[in-house]
Amino acid sequence: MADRDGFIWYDGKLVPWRDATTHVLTHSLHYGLSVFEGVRAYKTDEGTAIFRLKEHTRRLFNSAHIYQIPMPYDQATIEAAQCEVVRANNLESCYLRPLVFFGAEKLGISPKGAKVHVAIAAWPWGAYLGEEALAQGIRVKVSSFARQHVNVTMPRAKVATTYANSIIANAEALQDGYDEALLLDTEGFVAEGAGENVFIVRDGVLCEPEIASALTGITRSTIHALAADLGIPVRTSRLTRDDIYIADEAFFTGTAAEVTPIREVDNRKIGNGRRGPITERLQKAFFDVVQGRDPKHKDWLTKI
Ligand SMILES: Cc1[nH+]cc(COP(=O)(O)O)c(CN[C@@H](CCC(=O)O)C(=O)O)c1O
Repeated sequence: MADRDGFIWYDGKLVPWRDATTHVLTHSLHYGLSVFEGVRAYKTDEGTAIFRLKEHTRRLFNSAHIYQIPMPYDQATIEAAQCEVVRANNLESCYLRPLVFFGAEKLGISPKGAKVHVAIAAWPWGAYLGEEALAQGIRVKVSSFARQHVNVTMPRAKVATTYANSIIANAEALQDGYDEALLLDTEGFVAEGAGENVFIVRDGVLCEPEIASALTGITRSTIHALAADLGIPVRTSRLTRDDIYIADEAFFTGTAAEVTPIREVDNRKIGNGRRGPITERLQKAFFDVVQGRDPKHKDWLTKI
């Protein structure tokens, strides 16, 4: 990722990609406290547009607020910077990664005295779990690792420390021949994927787990709105792993994962073991929105 042409927005200005570096004694590198976002820009008939830019930027600021990281810029500046970095790299569609971190000015648990840096990179990133997965669905394993308790990492924050948990859960799933991990919370109820929220369909109703220990996904809230548009009822409740096993359909949502059907969990076929009809309707509605074909949700698109 480090050796490529292009530009990265770094502490207020565009710098050549290879020059966007930091010292090995960077505080966030040692202690894991940085906050970040995953955002996508899509090609539309009216040009490239960033999907739900305001919501993602607000969540970035919320994450910093929760972890008492003083932001050196305001939201408008960071929103404009995301548009600028897409333009500067001449990207028609891409994935953006805003990152806020403590620098190398000091080490020790307290970051007090370390400078807060902000970087925003953008690069082309296709289907997160593979193009085929979007149609065929993926195989998922319930992780032996639990999602952190809500008083361990703050679930409303997209904070780097959450992702050591995601990394070992995802690694375990891949090593065991699956495509992604599904994590339960500390009480054993379904939380979310390693990098996604999860939905199931049961008797025509779209069901999701209570969001408590999971990230409040923006794609998740998009699916809620699209389900309402399509007249699909939505129910939020505690879900057990075997609720997933006996579901008619299941899918992951996320900025990177978009809407990825789940065909199997723990070697149990979900429904007919393929992308279900309601999943397909929601997936199509999602791509219509992000690619600018749905006039009802144009407000979610920010032209760059
Ligand atoms: C743990 C987790 N839960 C839910 C979501 C879905 O949130 P949203 O993107 O707002 O719908 C994501 C996004 N995962 C990001 C990280 C992917 C990566 O590998 O890095 C993403 O999808 O960009 C998570 O990381």
